[in-house]
Amino acid sequence: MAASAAVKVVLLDIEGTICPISFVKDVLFPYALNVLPETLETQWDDPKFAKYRDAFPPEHASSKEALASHVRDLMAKDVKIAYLKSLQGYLWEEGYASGDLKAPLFPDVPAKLSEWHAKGLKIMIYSSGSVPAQKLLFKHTDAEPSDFTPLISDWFDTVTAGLKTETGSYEKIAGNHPEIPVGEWLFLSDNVKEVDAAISAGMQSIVVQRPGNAELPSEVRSRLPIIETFDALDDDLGIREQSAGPKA
Ligand SMILES: CSCCC(=O)C(=O)COP(=O)(O)O
Ligand SMILES: [Mg+2]
Repeated sequence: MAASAAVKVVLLDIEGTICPISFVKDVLFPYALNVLPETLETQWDDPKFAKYRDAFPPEHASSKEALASHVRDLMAKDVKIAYLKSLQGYLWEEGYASGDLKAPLFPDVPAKLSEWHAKGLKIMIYSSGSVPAQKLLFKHTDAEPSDFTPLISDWFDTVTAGLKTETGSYEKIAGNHPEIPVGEWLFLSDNVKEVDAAISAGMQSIVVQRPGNAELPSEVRSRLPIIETFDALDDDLGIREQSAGPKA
């Protein structure tokens, strides 16, 4: 296999890659649902809330009850639609500000972010969570110091880049930084369809299999590189010799 180009950008997924899926499903989602009724009661006509409300299809934004019911339904199904993701980010703001919400990073993540940044690599984020929600999460982590936003060069979500399972989204992201050839990007994600899309766009990409993630089908193990921790990456951001799977 031909050697991969040196990596200049590490593009990171969030849920299931840098923090557990359970933080999103069992902490962030319930928090949003918990503060939703009071937010609807007290802020329905407040311009700072109305912009999130009005982004929903009119039939779901016609009343507080209709909106609450639709939001509950979408979250139960984990629908990653932009207007829900924007509202979630807004509902989490106070939780992060008060300290009730802190993002638990996998243990290898804080040191790797600092190491990559110190080496001059660019770190960028691409998540289905809205860019404001991404920034909240990286600003309020359980690490010490907790704020990683100064290490992040750029942020992408489904509004700015498109769906994460589509090749064109990765082409668009790389096109935002034309000074860096697409082959020098490394995308790390727990989602195989996202990894396939990034590879189709010409990026290097590795599946990240973390505790709490769904088991990977065996066909994935035979065709894609997989790591369980960022510590499995060598200085060139290929996979260290002892780790299983083909090199990225
Ligand atoms: C950054 S907001 C919290 C995570 C979230 O809502 C989400 O949908 C994460 O999806 P990802 O694309 O990071 O797997
Ligand atoms: Mg993910």
